[in-house]
Amino acid sequence: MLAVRNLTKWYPHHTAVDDVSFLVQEGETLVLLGTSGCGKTTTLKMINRLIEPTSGLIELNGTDIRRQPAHELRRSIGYVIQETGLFPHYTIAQNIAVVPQLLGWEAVRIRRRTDELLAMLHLPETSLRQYPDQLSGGQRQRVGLARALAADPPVVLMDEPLGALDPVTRAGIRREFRQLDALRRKTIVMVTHDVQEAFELGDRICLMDQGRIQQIGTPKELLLRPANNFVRRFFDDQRLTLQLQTVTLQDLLPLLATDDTKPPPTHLLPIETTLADALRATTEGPPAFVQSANGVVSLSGRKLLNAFGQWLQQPSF
Ligand SMILES: Nc1ncnc2c1ncn2[C@@H]1O[C@H](COP(=O)(O)OP(=O)(O)OP(=O)(O)O)[C@@H](O)[C@H]1O
Repeated sequence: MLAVRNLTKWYPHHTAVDDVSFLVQEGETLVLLGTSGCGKTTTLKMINRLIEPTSGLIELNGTDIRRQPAHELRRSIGYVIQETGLFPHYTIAQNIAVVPQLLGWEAVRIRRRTDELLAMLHLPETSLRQYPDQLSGGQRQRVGLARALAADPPVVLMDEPLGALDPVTRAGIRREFRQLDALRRKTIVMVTHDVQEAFELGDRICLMDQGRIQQIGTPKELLLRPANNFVRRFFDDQRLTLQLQTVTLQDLLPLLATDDTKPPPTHLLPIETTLADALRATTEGPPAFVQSANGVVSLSGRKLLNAFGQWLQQPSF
């Protein structure tokens, strides 16, 4: 577990991070979200000691991170940044091998791990002999992630990892990242200013403004129970899209009538399907259903939107 306690960073005439505290559990992704200059990157860089805090404490599995030399700490924490930080004069294979080599791994082990990472991140074998500028932006970003994961660190920090990519590539890689088992097991702190990205990748979001945490919670909590006006306004532009991505069939189930039909099991949508995905399923595929405690519910766009309308009227909302 990663514990950040009362972290503060002062620069002359300016407080970049102001009394920030949070916990990140093993296997959890916490997204630091906020407008430019709110202190996200400074917070992240204090976790791997690229920046030293003015005050406060960071503990990794109960141990103060300052008890270890900074360069050793950094070998146990993966770090992915926007411009990938790949060494331009190293081949892709050499770039991926940087940390394993520092850790003294044998060549055979490095090779085996590199092959695993290539397969996992859908990178061609031929890329190993290429240099970063010979790859596409999306491929470079995958190599950046491969390098961060090479020595299988328990903690990974990501600073705008997809920031340099176009929106389509970005959405595709985001989907891939979400499905990677290797990432699901990691404790991840990710910086972004992209609300969509935060909602898709974050188990919890820490929304910051002017160095301070405005709210920390699940995407649903921030959207539906904003702690203050700043949080409410922050999501205003994209509120409907975010609601469609956040509300699940489970939320709507009490508002959907069951029917007598028995669907083939292949057409059953999991209960945690988001409203956006369920709507897509009703327009693109064969008739879709969901199982409730009382029976089976057939889904149509109109039925889903009606239930959503009622759900928004609920007092708890
Ligand atoms: N070395 C420094 N000296 C003085 N002020 C700094 C320094 N580094 C950062 N700051 C200031 O601290 C504040 C927080 O910076 P930080 O880079 O953490 O913001 P951010 O939320 O990551 O922004 P962005 O999304 O634009 O990268 C900003 O106002 C920035 O100007």
